[in-house]
Amino acid sequence: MENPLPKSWSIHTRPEIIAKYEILERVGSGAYSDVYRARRLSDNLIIALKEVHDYQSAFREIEALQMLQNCPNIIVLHEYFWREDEDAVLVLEFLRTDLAAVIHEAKKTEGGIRLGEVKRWMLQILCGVDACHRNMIVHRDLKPGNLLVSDDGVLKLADFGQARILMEPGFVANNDNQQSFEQNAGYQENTSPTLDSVSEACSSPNLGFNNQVEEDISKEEYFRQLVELKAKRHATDESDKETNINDGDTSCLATGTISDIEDDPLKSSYSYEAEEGGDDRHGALTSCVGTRWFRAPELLYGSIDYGLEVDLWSLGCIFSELLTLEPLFPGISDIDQLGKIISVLGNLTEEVWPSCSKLPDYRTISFANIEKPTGLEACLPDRSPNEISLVKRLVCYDPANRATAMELLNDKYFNEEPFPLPISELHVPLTKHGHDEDSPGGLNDYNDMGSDSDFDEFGPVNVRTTGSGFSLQFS
Ligand SMILES: Nc1ncnc2c1ncn2[C@@H]1O[C@H](COP(=O)(O)OP(=O)(O)OP(=O)(O)O)[C@@H](O)[C@H]1O
Repeated sequence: MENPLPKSWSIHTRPEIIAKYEILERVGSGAYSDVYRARRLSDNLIIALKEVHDYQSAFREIEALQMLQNCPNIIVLHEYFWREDEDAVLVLEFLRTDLAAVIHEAKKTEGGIRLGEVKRWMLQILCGVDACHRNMIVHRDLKPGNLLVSDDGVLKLADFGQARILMEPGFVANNDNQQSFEQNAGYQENTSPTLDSVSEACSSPNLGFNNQVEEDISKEEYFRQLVELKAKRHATDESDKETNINDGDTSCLATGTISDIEDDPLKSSYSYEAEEGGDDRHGALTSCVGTRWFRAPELLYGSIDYGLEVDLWSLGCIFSELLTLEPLFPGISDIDQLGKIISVLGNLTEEVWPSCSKLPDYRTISFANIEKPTGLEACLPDRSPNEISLVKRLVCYDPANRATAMELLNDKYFNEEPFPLPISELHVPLTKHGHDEDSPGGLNDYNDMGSDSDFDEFGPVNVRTTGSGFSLQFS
């Protein structure tokens, strides 16, 4: 069947790429990239060529993947090409399908995903997330479609285009030989070095951990080191703001992205000033990351000072979806997303989340009082108390209360019957969600979830102007 996707030709004309790879077909495209299946001429290995059209996204993905290459649950980056004035091309291992396809396929099967399979998928995700977090890398776009799956059932975290390293590499003890990506990779020198040429510098496990140590350290030690590193990060941020990688994105208002605002029928009713959390603040993070259904409440409320915990929220949403085969919070806009979360978890107050009132958009947007939140139990009918409790430890308002990936890896849930199935017994779909003819939504199920333009969805809304701009009250 002819590939319905329009063709981008630039990669086909790059001599340094076609000298080494035969491009077979385009397999997908995202907000910033086109991805091709290709064959490495030297040994016939099938790989993926990811042509990234955005400088920052490519930079982030390469930098994060270089730090994570020792983890079996992170996509392998074989090499990359980067020349001035041209898109970066990442050479990645090719993984045919993803967890979205696993969930989609399970919907057609009586009984859904067997519990032993759910546990094995979760353990693999947790290993990948734990590796990221040990390296202080926040992925920021965890969702089933970004969890790629090999034919033999190995799951790998992919799409690090939104990832952010929450500290500068090189300032941790035992990491002396790790210099910055720019220095090592010849990033500014118009070269396209192979990973081999930089791997020496990046191979020493980061944060001073190595695999052996990873296995041995206790949870307390893990937290102690994380806390220490966070403190160092803050100290570094203060003393050397210039060294931070700036997000360069536009912060989104809690009620929607910038494009949402453009479409907003109420636009004339309020003023929007983007200076808070704008893109020129050194080291500030943007709240406008991640796919809405998996986006943590601190992001929806415009936080620009969040941490690794945003991934833990997404993880909870993914775990819930593996259990129920339905998205936990399928918001059709950012406001609806928050509304759905609040109707389940209850009102957002200082009691449940100390200092939540300091979130940038906390006072800008408010919801009618929820007398009786439905609770996560109602979203997880027929699930065991253990499963509900695990989801609750991730999907909770206060980021400080969210369980770490390492804590969950050690949870007894994964060590009791039914035991996690071996990887070889996982059911791996033959087709990818979105390439499956039966799928009405296809890729768009996760990638295009509508905009905020239709406020009618939420019933009456009161717009008030305030000293700082405006406030929206939804009832
Ligand atoms: N290594 C790979 N092997 C096979 N398919 C891949 C690989 N990497 C990405 N893809 C597919 O290519 C498409 C786009 O990839 P990806 O999500 O990484 O790009 P993106 O532009 O960062 O996307 P997004 O819009 O989700 O942020 C997806 O369908 C993905 O499954």
